[in-house]
Amino acid sequence: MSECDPVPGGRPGEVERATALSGELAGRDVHGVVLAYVDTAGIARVKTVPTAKLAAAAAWGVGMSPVFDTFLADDSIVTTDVLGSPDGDLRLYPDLDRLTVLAAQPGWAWAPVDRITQEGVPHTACGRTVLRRTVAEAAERHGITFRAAVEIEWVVSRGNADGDAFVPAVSGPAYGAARQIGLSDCAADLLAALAAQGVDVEQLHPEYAAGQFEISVGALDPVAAADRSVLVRQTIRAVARRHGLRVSFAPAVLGQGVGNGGHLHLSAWRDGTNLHAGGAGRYGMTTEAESFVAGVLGHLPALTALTAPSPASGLRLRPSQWAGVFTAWGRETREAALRIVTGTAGIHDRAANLEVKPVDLAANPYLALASVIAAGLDGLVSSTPLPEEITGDPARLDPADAAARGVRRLPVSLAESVAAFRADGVLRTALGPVLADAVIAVRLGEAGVAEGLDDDGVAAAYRWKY
Ligand SMILES: NC(=O)CC[C@H](N)C(=O)O
Repeated sequence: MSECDPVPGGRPGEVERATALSGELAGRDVHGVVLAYVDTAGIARVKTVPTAKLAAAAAWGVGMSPVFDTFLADDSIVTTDVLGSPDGDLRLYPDLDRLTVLAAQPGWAWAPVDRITQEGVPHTACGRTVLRRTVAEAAERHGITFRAAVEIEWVVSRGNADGDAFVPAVSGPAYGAARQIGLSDCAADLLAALAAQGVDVEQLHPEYAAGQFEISVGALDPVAAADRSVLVRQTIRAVARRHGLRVSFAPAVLGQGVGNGGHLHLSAWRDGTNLHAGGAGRYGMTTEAESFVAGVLGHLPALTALTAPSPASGLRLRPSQWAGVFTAWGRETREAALRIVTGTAGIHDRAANLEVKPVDLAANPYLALASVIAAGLDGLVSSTPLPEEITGDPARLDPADAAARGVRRLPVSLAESVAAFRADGVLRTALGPVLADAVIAVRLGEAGVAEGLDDDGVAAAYRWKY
């Protein structure tokens, strides 16, 4: 075999394509390619190769230890029966369809990777593979496809702040013009960089908390949406750095106050038709969409093990902060965990979707989307009935009324979300036993790291990890 014949982990034709692409990249003064994936703790980890080695990476992959599957956010390591050992190696295979020249990192391109064993078999704990499999099974077994988007919230801190302090880079009221003006140049550079990278931005605005901003982007198929959320965060961080600013996507950077969410938007489609619009159910949902929403609702406590996975997630998941901490749904209700978005009259058929709010950016976006889809499909195939909607803030419901309606507070600790996840066969099956065990070990590991810390201590411990 020549050096560039593909091994089983590669895709046919990829080597020739990578060779052509590396020539193009070199012509654009791109010297290196960032190969990125997200670990169980939600940290984006990377390797890089010189542009000239892209074809070799497409043929053979690039080595990386599987031990990162059980890394914690502070880089300490926990173990499961299968994972956490210093032995073994995996190969990172770049997805050339997603190769992107990084506008805010001159000289660099970026690609998400699939993790494959040296024998050419998908790695059991590869989150991107799990999401791709979940989506493929939904199409094959149920004829359902999805469109998804991940909202991104972050705070901008002065880069020269003392030590690890968070010092908001801009001040002024929530959603205020003063904040937009304060970040004007950086935000304009961000929009330019994302446009150059082919990311269609819907909105960028100053959010509620000090120094906080939010960006929303167009919907894509779920794997592409998860890739995009990783790319957008890489870009936000790189643009901010060029302006001498520091950013954090951590669920909470302070012990008190509104946190950073990573809400998921998801719609299920059949034969090119959005199941969330034009149906006979509530707000135009079809019966299938109602059951899909009911499925997500029923699995929410266990889902938080995937969607709100950090001790810092608990600082964000508090009532009356728009984080959606009650098992309830409502139309455009910002305090319910599930918000039915219908879109403006005239575009219901395209815009209607389900927003899942108890999700933050410590979540691995591949695992969060895979598990939410698995939960929704469970509802859909079981024709689970969707209960009554709520209006207003569920925190204000009389406790007996809340209990009668099945409105419960989501887990307030990782121990509780892990207990719910352990008991949830649907989610554990979607992830597979090896990855499910890694999730449990990593969550309990993080809980151990945070043990004994007060809220400010937890916020400080995770402030600059995400
Ligand atoms: N605009 C919003 O919905 C705010 C969301 C909120 N910051 C959260 O943590 O989820």
